[in-house]
Amino acid sequence: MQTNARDRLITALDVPSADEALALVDRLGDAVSFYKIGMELVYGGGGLAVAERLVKAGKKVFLDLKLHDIPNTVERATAQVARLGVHLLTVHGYPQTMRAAHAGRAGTGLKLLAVTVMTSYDDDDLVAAGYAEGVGPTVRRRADQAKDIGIDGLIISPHEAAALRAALGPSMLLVTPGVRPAGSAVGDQKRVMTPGEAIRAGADHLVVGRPVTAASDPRAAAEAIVAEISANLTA
Ligand SMILES: O=c1ccn([C@@H]2O[C@H](COP(=O)(O)O)[C@@H](O)[C@H]2O)c(=O)[nH]1
Repeated sequence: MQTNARDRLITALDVPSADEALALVDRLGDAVSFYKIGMELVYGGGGLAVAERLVKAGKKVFLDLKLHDIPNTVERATAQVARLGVHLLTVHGYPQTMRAAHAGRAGTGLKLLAVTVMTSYDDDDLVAAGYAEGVGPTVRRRADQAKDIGIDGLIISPHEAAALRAALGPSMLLVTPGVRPAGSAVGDQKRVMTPGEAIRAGADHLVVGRPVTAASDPRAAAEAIVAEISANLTA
């Protein structure tokens, strides 16, 4: 996976329409090379067409659909996503789901990311959802299972990045939402770090939405994050 500073920032295009997405992409220009398209834009209408358009324009695209269903449905849906030519797709980090997605993308260039524990969750949220182990052990269990199945990467918070990098080695892609430049509103995220901290912890890609998309100058906000990434990359 590409590792220059600009390609390490994945900007979440969390807007409700294709028109707004394309206007934002236009505004961001060459400051952003990698976009994430998620549920809001897909369900709002036009998200998949925007994804294909961005791919044709030479941008990298991460489709954040967080697939989770019976194996037959996940396998067939993953095969359809692979036809779009996007680079990354999320599935939930359950073994049955990950195995099905792995089969569905066979023979394609699509890379799969397993969602371990959402970055809006802390230990109490996991207990409330019926998982008593807490964030650290749950992330680790799902990460190990993902690696065994042949999944390419993980959605984790920056807090888990250093331990997982040490445990899983350099080839597992570590992609971290829950990134906030110093002074930015944390909002509904619970396990957050700054861009520099996340990079130093070993993240390959940082997913950033509102700190860019809600900024008065989104391009300047993206450029500042890329500069912070660059300053924290080791040679
Ligand atoms: O655990 C997860 C998985 C996905 N996300 C997605 O990342 C972005 C983060 O947006 P911000 O505005 O920077 O909070 C958003 O699209 C989420 O759906 C995540 O945050 N955590």
